[in-house]
Amino acid sequence: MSNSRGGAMGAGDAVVLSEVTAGHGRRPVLRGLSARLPRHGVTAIVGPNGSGKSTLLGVLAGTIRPVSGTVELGGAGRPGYVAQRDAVSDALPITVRDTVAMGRWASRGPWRRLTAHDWAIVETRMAELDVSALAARRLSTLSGGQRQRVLLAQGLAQEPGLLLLDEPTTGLDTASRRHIAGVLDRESSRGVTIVHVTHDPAAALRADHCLLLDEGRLVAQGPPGSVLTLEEPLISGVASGPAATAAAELRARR
Ligand SMILES: Nc1ncnc2c1ncn2[C@@H]1O[C@H](COP(=O)(O)OP(=O)(O)OP(=O)(O)O)[C@@H](O)[C@H]1O
Repeated sequence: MSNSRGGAMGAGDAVVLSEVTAGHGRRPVLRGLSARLPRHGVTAIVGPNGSGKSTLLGVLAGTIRPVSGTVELGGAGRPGYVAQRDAVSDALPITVRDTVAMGRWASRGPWRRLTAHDWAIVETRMAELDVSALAARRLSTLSGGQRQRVLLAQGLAQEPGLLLLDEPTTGLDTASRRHIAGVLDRESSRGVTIVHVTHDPAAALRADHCLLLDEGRLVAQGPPGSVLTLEEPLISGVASGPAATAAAELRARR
């Protein structure tokens, strides 16, 4: 486990962040954050509410521009981004198929007609996420779990080398969580770099690498088993035990 200080990008890196300060408007959320995300496997981003996890995902997606510092992306091309399902408006009068097809706009541009190849990808991704039967339904009529699968199908329709997901399984039942975990495992084994924000310790433990944020700073990164022992005292505020001591030391060092 280490506190990365950034540095040159290596062959095993998907992303290298060096001293990144970024936020919303003038208010910085991430402060001098340096981290490395491995190219192979799954990275989980964990930390208390408001610690800056979604903001970090926005920086990786390119929707939030850092005030200072650098973000280097490896050769994975434009990242695919799957927002929290609550972040998608209910008011959009579009169908499931059109929602997934929006994933192809990233490579075609919104004004070009989609090709037969694009539509084949849309149908394949809907089938993989088991939403083909919902294709003609409006997004606003779906349950939370159905909507989450549609948004994941949209992210995968982009065929990204780097897939960013904000709490993809929050609020879902066990079957839906397993389904999504299985899809992500398969994409990872196909070589896609997966980065997801999660509050689910089981999902974080299944990852290959873990970043722990607190108050906009990187507290630790490394194997999930080690990193997660530091998360609990940060969340509960319980000041006892070795993990709490380690967390307190890390806080004091900043
Ligand atoms: N669009 C926004 N405009 C202004 N401030 C924002 C915006 N989005 C988030 N923030 C603020 O930035 C800080 C970090 O929020 P962020 O959503 O990145 O945290 P998080 O770790 O993902 O939290 P959670 O676990 O609750 O989802 C919070 O103080 C939040 O209020």
